[in-house]
Amino acid sequence: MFENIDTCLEKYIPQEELNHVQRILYGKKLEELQLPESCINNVDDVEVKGFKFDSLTEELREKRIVRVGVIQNQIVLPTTAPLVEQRNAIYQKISKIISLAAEANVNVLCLQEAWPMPFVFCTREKFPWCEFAESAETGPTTLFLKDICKQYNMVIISPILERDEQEVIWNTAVVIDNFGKVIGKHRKNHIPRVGDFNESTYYMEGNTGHPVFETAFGRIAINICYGRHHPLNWLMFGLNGAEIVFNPSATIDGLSETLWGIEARTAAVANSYFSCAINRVGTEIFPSEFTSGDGKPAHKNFGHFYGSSYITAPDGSRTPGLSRTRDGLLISEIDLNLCRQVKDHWGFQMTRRLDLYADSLADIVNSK
Ligand SMILES: NC(=O)NCCC(=O)O
Repeated sequence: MFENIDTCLEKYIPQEELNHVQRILYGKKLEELQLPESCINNVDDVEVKGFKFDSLTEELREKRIVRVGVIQNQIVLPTTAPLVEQRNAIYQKISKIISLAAEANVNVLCLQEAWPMPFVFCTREKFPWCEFAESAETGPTTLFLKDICKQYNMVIISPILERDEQEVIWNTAVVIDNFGKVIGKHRKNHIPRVGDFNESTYYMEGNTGHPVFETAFGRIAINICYGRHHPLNWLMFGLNGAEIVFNPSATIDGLSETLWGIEARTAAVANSYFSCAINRVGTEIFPSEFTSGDGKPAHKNFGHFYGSSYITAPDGSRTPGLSRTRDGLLISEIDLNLCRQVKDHWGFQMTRRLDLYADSLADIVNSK
């Protein structure tokens, strides 16, 4: 299987031309982070990469250096295994990858969308899959992560399928701070109705707006998966003060791979914040056949989740992507001051004429 666009470019383009290609495609060259050997060559064969984004040294503000991490992973057991075993096996795998992140001094870490479960929404079957839905505050996944956050002094964003006290189901990212306290949650605003992503069968449109969470390591927000196709969603997190926006996702090659490198990256540029795009990896096969409503034969295989997680800075420079096929941990050392530096340079926040668009949008919305 095709492994990765970056390794392909490196393999075939001579160094001098490669420098130009990378400069034009990816922006400013990033320094590689020196990570512990035990982290890079880990026993679990997790791909670990780290990069450092450059920033100016200011006279009146100290740098605000933070290490951000994102994890992409395959599920562990077949989707036919007992649910609790499936979930525990994922917990076990992720706890090992989080310990690698801790070795690399990661401060804020985000996991992929619906990370403790297979991506079941293609099936349209309620049972047994709705059983994976759990409380954001007291469910097993949050309890599992709280201790880890405390142990490693790490903020973790945990995207889960949430079941609230009224038994309403949501697609939610839970934010747990570095003391192990749940400081809030965000529920996915935009629900896909495309291909096999039949997600409205399972959970409701989010009702949390565009929250930004103040943490010890910066102001963070989460734009869950399909929300990345909606520029206004990205915009609102920026207007509310986000310095880093995570985009935990689950998407497949036949559908979105050409858009993947563009959307989170342009959001970082347009809104002068860091964006972190995370996609799951692997091919998930389900016990019952399902159709895509496109006349093609019924199938049990959702397609290939192509990983390729990457991080972009507000100046548009970006890391290479993680592999399309392997579990991975991508780390970036960033200076949050870069957000303001880019705003001062480009002036997008002063030239964007929100008033003009607010009136036009109101006219369109009200003309129904
Ligand atoms: N999980 C999810 O929202 N997937 C939708 C597919 C896409 O947006 O690429």
